[in-house]
Amino acid sequence: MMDALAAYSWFGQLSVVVSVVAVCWTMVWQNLEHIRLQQFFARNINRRARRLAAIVDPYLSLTFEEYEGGRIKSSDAFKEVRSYLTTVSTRDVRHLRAECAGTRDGGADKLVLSMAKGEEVADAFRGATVWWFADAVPPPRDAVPYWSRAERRYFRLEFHESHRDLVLNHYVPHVRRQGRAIMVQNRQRRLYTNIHREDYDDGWYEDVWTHVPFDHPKTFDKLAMDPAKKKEIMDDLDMFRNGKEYHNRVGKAWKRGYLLYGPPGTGKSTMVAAMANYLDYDVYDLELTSVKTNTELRKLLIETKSKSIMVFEDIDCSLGVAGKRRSKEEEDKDVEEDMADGDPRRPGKKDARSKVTLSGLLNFIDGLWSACGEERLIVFTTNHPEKLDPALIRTGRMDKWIEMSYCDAESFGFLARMHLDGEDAEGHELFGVARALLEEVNMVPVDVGEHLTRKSVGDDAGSCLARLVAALEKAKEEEAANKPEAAAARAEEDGKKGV
Ligand SMILES: Nc1ncnc2c1ncn2[C@@H]1O[C@H](COP(=O)(O)OP(=O)(O)OP(=O)(O)O)[C@@H](O)[C@H]1O
Ligand SMILES: [Mg+2]
Repeated sequence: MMDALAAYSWFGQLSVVVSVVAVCWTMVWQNLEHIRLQQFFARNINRRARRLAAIVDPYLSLTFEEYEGGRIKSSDAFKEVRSYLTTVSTRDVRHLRAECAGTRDGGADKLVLSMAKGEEVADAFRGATVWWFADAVPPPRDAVPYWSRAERRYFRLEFHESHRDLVLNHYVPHVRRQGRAIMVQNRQRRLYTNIHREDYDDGWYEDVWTHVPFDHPKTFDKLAMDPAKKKEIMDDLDMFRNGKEYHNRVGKAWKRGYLLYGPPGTGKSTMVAAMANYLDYDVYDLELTSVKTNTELRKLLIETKSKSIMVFEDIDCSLGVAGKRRSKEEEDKDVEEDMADGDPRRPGKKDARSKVTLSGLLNFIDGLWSACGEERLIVFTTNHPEKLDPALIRTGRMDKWIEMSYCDAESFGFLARMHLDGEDAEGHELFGVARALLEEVNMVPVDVGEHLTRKSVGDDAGSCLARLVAALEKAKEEEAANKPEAAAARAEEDGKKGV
């Protein structure tokens, strides 16, 4: 009994001592006037705690979240890691997650496999082993309507402390590079447009571009034009594609401007498709008349991705940019009106008239902002290059001019072989007649192609060529009738008749 009482009193005394020490420590801590001393204690305790933790658990982790900082769009790093892990995880993971990713060549959608939530996989890099974990957290409660209501996924990378430099400076960049390459391989190329979707215009919808899969079948080997000119263009595109080092060396933004000009139906738009297919790039078809302000134009530029062609079709018909530059006062007035419109993200809602100025467009193409992103072609198409402001088409903005012209003998041979495949079109007597007529008459490739297209099962090379010859003869007669000499002769004839 005495022992129990002694122990009880000893325990009581100990608790009193501990409490007094704790109270004193708290008082001292709270009353430490000298802030540096307080920081010194805090640092020391933290350091010791970290050292202790490193002994107990020497593994570090790095997290790649699907939506960084509450953004609506999923993060590039997350997507790259996910793609990279398809090469690692599918071997060893038991539970996979399947997502659709279109193939480049069209056809059925390809499934991209990644680790399902809760799965874990090991990877090796330069002798070090790292581990990837897939997990997810519920979406934020305050998610606005267009945020994804799905779980927010993340990948956690764990590695030994001794591999910190290797992982952060070499392994992670390697993973991102590889992931990007896989994404490029698997991606469905896209055709973007800036035509705005009114149904999403509630002020939250962030995408300024909408897109559809880009599946245009035209390639350079299906484009009728002078072979030397075609080769020159393809070489130029190759130089551009492989020009990263060159552009860095000379300090130029990695972009190039093409001006495609020629009469309607000579293949300007088709050339853009062939270029995109050749380079494996996305296409941004920018409808300038739908862009309300220079600010909106800049936003569109910022939202484009690398490895893309930005096309301005029929630039001579777009706004006032074809003519001369407008005065500074006029442009300033427009900008003031934009500000008065209120919403800078959807400017011009009240006024549908586009207020993009020539200087806005010039800056877009060759100003400071044009250097954001890389590997980008800018293409203008026009029927009237002479109408364009010289500033818009000077070198540096439009670096290469390509004339798309009427069908010549060579292009005709090419189109005949392509359209009348399987038949000896060149051996037909009308082939030479049509070729000779094309030397005299201007006809655009779209019309030549149309006449050479079989219209019924019974159509053969002869009937197609006969149709083309008839059309060429008719065009020749019309051309002759419209010549000034013919008009003068007609006027003289009419004068004699007293008409
Ligand atoms: N050089 C060509 N080679 C093969 N096909 C061509 C060529 N030019 C035109 N075509 C065919 O003609 C059609 C129209 O061509 P496209 O739309 O490219 O002409 P365009 O020059 O852009 O005309 P526009 O100035 O009216 O926009 C396309 O379907 C294309 O396949
Ligand atoms: Mg066109």
